[in-house]
Amino acid sequence: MTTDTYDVIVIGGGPAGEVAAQFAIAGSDRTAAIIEAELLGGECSYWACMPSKALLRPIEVATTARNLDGVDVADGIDTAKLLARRDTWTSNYSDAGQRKWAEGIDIDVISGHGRITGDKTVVVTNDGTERTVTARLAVVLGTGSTATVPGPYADLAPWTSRDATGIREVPESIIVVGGGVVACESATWLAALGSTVTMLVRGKVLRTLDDFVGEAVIEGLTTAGVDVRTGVSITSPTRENADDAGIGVSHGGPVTVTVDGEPLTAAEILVAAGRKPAVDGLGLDAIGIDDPSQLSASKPGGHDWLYAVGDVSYGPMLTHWGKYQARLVGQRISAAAQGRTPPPERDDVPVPQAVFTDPQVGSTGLTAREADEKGLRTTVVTQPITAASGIGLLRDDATGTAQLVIDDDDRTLLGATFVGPETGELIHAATIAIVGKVTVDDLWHAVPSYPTGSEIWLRLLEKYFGY
Ligand SMILES: Cc1cc2nc3c(=O)[nH]c(=O)nc-3n(C[C@H](O)[C@H](O)[C@H](O)COP(=O)(O)OP(=O)(O)OC[C@H]3O[C@@H](n4cnc5c(N)ncnc54)[C@H](O)[C@@H]3O)c2cc1C
Ligand SMILES: NC(=O)c1ccc[n+]([C@@H]2O[C@H](COP(=O)([O-])OP(=O)(O)OC[C@H]3O[C@@H](n4cnc5c(N)ncnc54)[C@H](O)[C@@H]3O)[C@@H](O)[C@H]2O)c1
Repeated sequence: MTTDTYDVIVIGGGPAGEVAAQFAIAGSDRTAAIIEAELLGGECSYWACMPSKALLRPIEVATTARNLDGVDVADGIDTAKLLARRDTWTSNYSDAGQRKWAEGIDIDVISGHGRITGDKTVVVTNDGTERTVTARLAVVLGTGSTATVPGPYADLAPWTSRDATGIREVPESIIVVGGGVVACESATWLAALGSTVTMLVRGKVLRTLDDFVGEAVIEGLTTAGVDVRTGVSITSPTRENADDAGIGVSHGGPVTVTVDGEPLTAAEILVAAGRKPAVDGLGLDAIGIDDPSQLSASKPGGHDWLYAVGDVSYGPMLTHWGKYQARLVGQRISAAAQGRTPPPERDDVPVPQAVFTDPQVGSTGLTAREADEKGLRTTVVTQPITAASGIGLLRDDATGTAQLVIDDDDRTLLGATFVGPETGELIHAATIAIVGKVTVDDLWHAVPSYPTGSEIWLRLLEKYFGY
């Protein structure tokens, strides 16, 4: 029998929504339902993090092997096997496993599109039928985000990130518009799959990080055969027979754009121009929220029963960040239900990110530029990433830079950025140091094992202390 009232209703079953539901009812007899319009697990599981990293890891290993004396690699990438690996990691685009997980922890999954119609009230539409569900305690929005396709590209049926991660037919050539993470990571696997890739970036590559990061990633992409053009003006995109024929297949005839006055033609175009919170059709106006960016605040629109987690909350669009928000929201809901104070929260938590390009990028906390813009007194220490022999041992062509941003006043770490092989794995140590407010004087006594990549910490601290 279906229940139409739950303690907690979550709209959107991506990683953030799932975790919010889980934490809101954990260890209790409270009830929860997740309303999901597509596949439980969200963008991350089927069209974003999982497929992209499933594609990138074998490419990284093949490139590493080609650059390791003692290994003989004849063929690099097997396209069919690589795409099959992607399909395995996306569970062949089936959410049966995720639904089983939800069932196992007593969360109901309601298929359909959720729309708020009043206080704690949601109407779910599915195949023309409507069902009203109400929440006793809370409604959590976890509807994620959708790719932005700027006006000039809208009529071209361009590829977006779903096509890039869900690639089935490798275009002979492709124009990638954008210089963010989606553009850089997608260009990496598109080139490895044999496409001729031209990246058109109107500003800088990975512009939110310090400049040395984008410069290193451009060098890596160029080595991989990608033509990266920065600071360009892109106008007049046109395409014959534009037709969105499905995810990851050709969307029509050749595409031509004008780049700084010169025409450029390719078989396909990928628009990777950012993402926007998925608020359309969510019914926010029904509860007096005219400006959806209010979802970044606690008690959006003054409603103490309403929460937003993940990409829809107008914050960093990263799975781990959305899941962190969701754990906190779940704890808050749980505490309110039991009439107790929720565990303490913090507003100074650094946002880490790993970019799976070649070279990889790991960053957390403040960049040097951000610290400067905040007017903080800092010391910025850099070292070549290969100053740690453990990194040099990973591959013969290892290059990159490590940087710490240190607060001159309290001698704690404000931020760290590591560029180089497998640096995504190095960054959590920096996150721990920032969250723990560990001083550089204490870090000096954190001895890294020899010869691991973590010795980069020692090289940076030696430089800081003048050795
Ligand atoms: C190509 C790509 C690669 C990425 N790689 C990484 C990575 O490596 N690491 C990382 O941390 N982040 C990565 N991201 C970002 C990451 O995918 C998002 O931050 C994450 O998916 C956000 O999770 P979410 O739960 O907020 O939303 P989503 O994962 O977008 O899920 C939202 C869910 O809500 C559903 N929904 C929306 N509206 C409604 C409605 N009205 N009713 C019912 N259901 C609804 C959707 O169908 C969807 O299932 C990547 C993004 C892209 C595009
Ligand atoms: N490894 C990871 O953690 C990972 C991987 C992929 C995506 N993500 C997340 O997904 C989100 C979306 O990524 P993204 O790369 O799409 O967005 P982004 O905002 O990082 O980059 C967008 C890029 O498009 C360009 N752009 C915007 N409008 C344009 C226009 N009209 N014409 C030409 N260029 C234009 C911008 O200058 C920028 O270079 C980000 O928040 C990112 O962190 C994370």
